[in-house]
Amino acid sequence: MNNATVKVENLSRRFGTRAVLDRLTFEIQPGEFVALIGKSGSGKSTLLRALARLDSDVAGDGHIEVPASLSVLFQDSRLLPWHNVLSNVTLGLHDADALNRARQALTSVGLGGREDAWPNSLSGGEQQRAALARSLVRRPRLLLADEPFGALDALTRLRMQSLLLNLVQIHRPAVVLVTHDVEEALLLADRVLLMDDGHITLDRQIAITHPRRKNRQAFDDLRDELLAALGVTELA
Ligand SMILES: Nc1ncnc2c1ncn2[C@@H]1O[C@H](COP(=O)(O)OP(=O)(O)OP(=O)(O)O)[C@@H](O)[C@H]1O
Repeated sequence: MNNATVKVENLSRRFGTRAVLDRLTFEIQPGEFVALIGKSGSGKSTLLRALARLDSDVAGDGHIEVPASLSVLFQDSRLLPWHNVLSNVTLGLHDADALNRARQALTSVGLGGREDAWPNSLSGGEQQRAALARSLVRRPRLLLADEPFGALDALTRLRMQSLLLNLVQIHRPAVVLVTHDVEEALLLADRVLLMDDGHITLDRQIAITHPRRKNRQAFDDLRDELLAALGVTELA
């Protein structure tokens, strides 16, 4: 039996006459971490929005199956400023255990003790950590993330990447991470999909064991392969 977490078949999305997604077909397995890379305008965010069911206009004879339990992380945290951190994390949850889980999730992202803080008193990195806690407390089978660390400084970004990887290894959702950053994709993902003009032009398993390190042969070879596929040749 096929128990894929995500099934996409023949998915197209047009804006006017232009097909931004063009008959995409792929599956994502339970617990698989997929990075979606591609040039600006290649359709990554459009695909993520379709998977998140935020776009009802994907159509034609296309078909998408995603689990009901999915969470979405964006580049900005989208915390509600009039709720404190804890209440942002528990928002919409009604089960008896939600408060406990939220406190645990906040501790696991390093925000234990900050439950009563207001979002605008947190740094950008802290806000993203709260957003990550809010996503994971729902125990999603699918985590969709669109450049979640894109607005963070380099050091915070590294910390967030390792936090995300640790948490994902514990909770094991399937993940789709849209990123511009080939190295981020290679540090985190089991599989990289490369989009070009609405098509998936490369579907690459990344078999390097964790913890992964830049400047190791296997890592650098894959980075060069992906950069070449993106049409980037490195500066000498
Ligand atoms: N609502 C819309 N109306 C018209 N065109 C759109 C709309 N949303 C996206 N597009 C177009 O679809 C194409 C793909 O956009 P998308 O945001 O998916 O690209 P992307 O790969 O995520 O790009 P980036 O890396 O720059 O974020 C772009 O050319 C964009 O202009």
